[in-house]
Amino acid sequence: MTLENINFEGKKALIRVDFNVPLNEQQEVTDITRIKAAKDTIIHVLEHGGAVILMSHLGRPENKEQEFSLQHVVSTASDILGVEVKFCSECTGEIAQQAADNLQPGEVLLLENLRYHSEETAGDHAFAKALSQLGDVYINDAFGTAHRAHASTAIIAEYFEQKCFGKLMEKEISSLEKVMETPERPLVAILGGAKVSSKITVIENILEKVDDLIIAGGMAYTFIKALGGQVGDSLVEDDKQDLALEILEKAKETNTAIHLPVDVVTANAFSEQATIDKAPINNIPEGWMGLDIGEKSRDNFDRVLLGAKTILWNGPAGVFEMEKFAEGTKALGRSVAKATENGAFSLVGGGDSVAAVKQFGFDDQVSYVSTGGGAMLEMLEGKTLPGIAAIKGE
Ligand SMILES: Nc1ncnc2c1ncn2[C@@H]1O[C@H](COP(=O)(O)OP(=O)(O)O)[C@@H](O)[C@H]1O
Ligand SMILES: O=C(OP(=O)(O)O)[C@H](O)COP(=O)(O)O
Repeated sequence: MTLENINFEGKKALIRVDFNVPLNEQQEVTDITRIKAAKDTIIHVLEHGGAVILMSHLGRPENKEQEFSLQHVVSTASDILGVEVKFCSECTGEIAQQAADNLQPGEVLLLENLRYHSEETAGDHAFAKALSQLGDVYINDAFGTAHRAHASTAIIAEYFEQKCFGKLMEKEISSLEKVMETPERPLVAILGGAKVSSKITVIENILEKVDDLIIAGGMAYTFIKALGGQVGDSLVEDDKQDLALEILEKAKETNTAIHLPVDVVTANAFSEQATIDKAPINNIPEGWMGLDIGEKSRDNFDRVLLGAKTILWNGPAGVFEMEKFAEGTKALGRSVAKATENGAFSLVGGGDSVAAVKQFGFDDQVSYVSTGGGAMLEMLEGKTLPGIAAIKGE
């Protein structure tokens, strides 16, 4: 199931990568980690006489919005790979087939965002089959998306005799499996960010595995509102409030300490130009939203982290992309770095989390940086990820 066992001479390798990278308002790539991480696999195929067809998603488009076009990563990918990356405006159909057919050994083609087609996330078999017709060999190197049972990450493997993991997948799986099996305790997980509905369900399952859980970023407000707090216009998933309460109850049974922020930096708009203020997290006025954790919360989390022996961090503590709301994430980074210096093993994962630790210079002060956030958390649950199971034929 490794690249070494496949002869790529004259073959077209269809590689699922995770090029879901952060972009700024000008649609420029602001963190290249995930593209660099895919380089070894791509170069391996090219150096062994093959051609490469890359497929990925970018963001969560609903209606083929141009801001989610993979065209935006073409020039960055070309620079990183040192090879011109050709772009195809479709990922299936005649145009894509023709582009794939014309590809010569040593060439790289990137297909348009797979999620422009709802069949991708639906795990549609016909769509997976259509994708499979573009290449001779299937490689899954998209660790960041390995927890999704989508057409290009899982279903597609059925249509290939020759399939394997890429080098990034191999590295991530072996590094994370080692830590997840017998983590030194206390094990502290930090969960922040904005993907509330998809990650809140993970919390329920990791409670048995972790000793402390810090809930920060946009993830906290659903819990605070469920507890009766006033969160103003902060990010909340109303239909997840019951689940939030169930999680808090279950945490008592599993003896997991849940740490929520107590204070926040508030803003009157989701904007760098917003007026900012401070508030207790359960008393945010209407028209205001919490966009970062406050100083007391930073101190509380610091104390928890300094007692940890293993730390798993996914999701920033605030909207770190805007300077006004970056201090909480910086403080968390400082605490994790300090704990690591004191002997804890620390893992940071997720597209935006990695961008944050790199931006603030903590990436070489943590033990391991993973390209996957949700994927890393689901490995902690003890699950076999669909993207991994598909290659193994499980
Ligand atoms: N309080 C908040 N309100 C809204 N968005 C937030 C808040 N805190 C953090 N975020 C946003 O969460 C995003 C990252 O979330 P997520 O995708 O879950 O993380 P990762 O990519 O590391 O897995 C960032 O773009 C950040 O701006
Ligand atoms: O960025 C990703 O996950 P992450 O935010 O958990 O790191 C992956 O590209 C998966 O994206 P998705 O959560 O929209 O399926």
